[in-house]
Amino acid sequence: MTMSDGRPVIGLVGAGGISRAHLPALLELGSRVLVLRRTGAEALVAAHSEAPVPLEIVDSLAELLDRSDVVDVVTPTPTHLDIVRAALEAGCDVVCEKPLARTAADARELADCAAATGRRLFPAHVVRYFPEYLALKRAVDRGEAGRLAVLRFLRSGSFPASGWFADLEASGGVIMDQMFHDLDQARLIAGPVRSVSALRTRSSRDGHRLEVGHVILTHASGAISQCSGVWGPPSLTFSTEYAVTGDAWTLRHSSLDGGGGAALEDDSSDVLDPYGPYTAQLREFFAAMTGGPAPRVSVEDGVEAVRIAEAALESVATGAPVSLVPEA
Ligand SMILES: NC(=O)C1=CN([C@@H]2O[C@H](COP(=O)(O)OP(=O)(O)OC[C@H]3O[C@@H](n4cnc5c(N)ncnc54)[C@H](OP(=O)(O)O)[C@@H]3O)[C@@H](O)[C@H]2O)C=CC1
Ligand SMILES: O=C1CO[C@H](CO)[C@@H](O)[C@@H]1O
Repeated sequence: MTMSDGRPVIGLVGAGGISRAHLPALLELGSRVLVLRRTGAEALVAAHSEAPVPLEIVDSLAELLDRSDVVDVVTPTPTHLDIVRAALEAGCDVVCEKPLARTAADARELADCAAATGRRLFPAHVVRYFPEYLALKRAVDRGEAGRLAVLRFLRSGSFPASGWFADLEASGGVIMDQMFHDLDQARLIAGPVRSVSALRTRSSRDGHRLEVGHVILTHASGAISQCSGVWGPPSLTFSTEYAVTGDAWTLRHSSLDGGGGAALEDDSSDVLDPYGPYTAQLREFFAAMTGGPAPRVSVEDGVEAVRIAEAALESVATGAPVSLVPEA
């Protein structure tokens, strides 16, 4: 990185929904933030008129890549491949929203491109920074559940408004987009996945679409994970739940219980990060770029999570379980 004042110039590509969660941290971590001119860019910049560092809209991706040390890619999933590859080849380190790419082959290509260019690539798996999920990992690692047997995850919310999410080819639907977080959690908690079976239904009522996914993972350890996801009407409140059962105990959490939950008894300060999960993940990535410890999400985690989600989509299409060759 060629940095002024010890802090990088950051390029933000994408100015839609999730850019709003990234920008506060970028303004804290960068010496200047460049936003590519796209839908939402003017409003995003206007909302931060008191920014502590210069915040500027630029007209072309080429200019943004030329002037940035680090690029944060928060664009629709099928665009990640071309934008991330261009940023790496331009010599930038890159943060990329989940999923790293729409297909496992594309995710692999990006990991290989990062290695070939010698640049860092950080997949933003923000759920790993949410306190209830971090506390679950800690509790499992301490052995509180015992030997893991069944892991259940549920995630529900309204159908995302931005049009590309409804296009199954573009987003991969609820499984690749929303359930991705829990597929990643299941692998993080219970280890490598050996086979994937999945169902998906799509319907509509009163003009509102409903998309439902259910994925069963068998882990190399013998544990089984069930992940369920719902995209429903605008009135469906976002909620998450898990229940992780081992031969000693069940660790549970439901966002509908108003926080807390069995695993959240861990209140160590890095579990309850005061900056919130989006800022916590970006701080961790930026610290790693300047010689700090490796972040908790590796590029291989990014590739593997896409591989599992893609296997689930294949299982939906064929109606049969899909075996995964062991992770490298
Ligand atoms: N971790 C999390 O909690 C979340 C993660 N996500 C992930 O973040 C990504 C973005 O989602 P979201 O913000 O909701 O999407 P939106 O549709 O809200 O915003 C997309 C933005 O990207 C721009 N864009 C689209 N195509 C390109 C392109 N080829 N080059 C440059 N800019 C482009 C759009 O502008 P224009 O309209 O002009 O094309 C728009 O500004 C997805 O991968 C999604 O899965 C999303 C929500 C939450
Ligand atoms: O966590 C999230 C909230 O929902 C969005 C729409 O499904 C996802 O893209 C995102 O990853």
